[in-house]
Amino acid sequence: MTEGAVAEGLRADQPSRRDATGQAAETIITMRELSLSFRTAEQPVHALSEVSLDIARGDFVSLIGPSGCGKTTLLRVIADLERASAGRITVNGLSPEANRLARGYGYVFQAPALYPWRNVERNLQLPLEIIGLPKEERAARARRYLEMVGLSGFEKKYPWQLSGGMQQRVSIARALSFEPKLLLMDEPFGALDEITRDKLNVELLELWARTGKTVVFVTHSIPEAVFLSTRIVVMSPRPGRVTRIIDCARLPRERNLDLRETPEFLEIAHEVREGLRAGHSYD
Ligand SMILES: Nc1ncnc2c1ncn2[C@@H]1O[C@H](COP(=O)(O)OP(=O)(O)OP(=O)(O)O)[C@@H](O)[C@H]1O
Repeated sequence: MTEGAVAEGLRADQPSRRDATGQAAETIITMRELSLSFRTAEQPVHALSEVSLDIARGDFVSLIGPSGCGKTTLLRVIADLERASAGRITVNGLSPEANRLARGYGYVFQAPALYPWRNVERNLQLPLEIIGLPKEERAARARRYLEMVGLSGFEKKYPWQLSGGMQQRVSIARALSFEPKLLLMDEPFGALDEITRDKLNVELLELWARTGKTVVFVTHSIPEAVFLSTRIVVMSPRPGRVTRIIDCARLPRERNLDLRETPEFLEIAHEVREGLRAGHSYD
């Protein structure tokens, strides 16, 4: 990548984003020169280096980069599960800690992390119990969000009675049940077979369109990133830096799997691949 292209990709004051109605969308995550080093018994591990990024309301942003480049770490910084060593970040206009305490996000992990001794609805209700929601409200939310992920009728099943894809749908419903504006998803479909993954990609896009959530999504898969995203953030090998931000506005907002055969899709996939390659040349 040329220096100019790098500078363009890294520009922090990216042009204002537009929502589906063409209005300038509000920025809900702002990061400026975020760096993070993990202290270890040996050398410190420099996981992130000077990451600057704005994410607008309603965006679907994928973080893509080689294994160990800091994608999960960046997601965890947004979630206040890690603290940056330097730089600034606000989420929903708050510090990550204040946003976490205000339950400002839902988090979906790579593994569904369901309790085997609780049935589906009781798994979904557990965090709602912890935050003290009344029983009727918990039941209503469990019903609403299980329906949203296509699992009505499975309330009484136990996790081991469900396929991997269904378990992951339960964990998405659980993240939604807090009713956050922001959904953080760490390779939620990475462990699933390709057919199930395709299906869940389509379902996730429908859910995103219906709910207007802002999504930050970690993936290793170029086709998955292109299919889902409004923007793709390409990261370099460790320490993770943003090497390119690719806008997917060329693709329609309503998407089906046939899109993957179109020249526009293949062109963006090529740009992502080039971005990943350029990141490596920094080593
Ligand atoms: N708690 C920790 N202590 C020390 N090093 C850590 C810690 N957490 C992560 N790391 C290191 O920081 C780097 C970034 O890790 P991270 O999990 O964010 O990468 P990633 O891009 O999400 O990787 P993958 O795609 O393989 O999941 C890695 O080298 C990892 O080993």
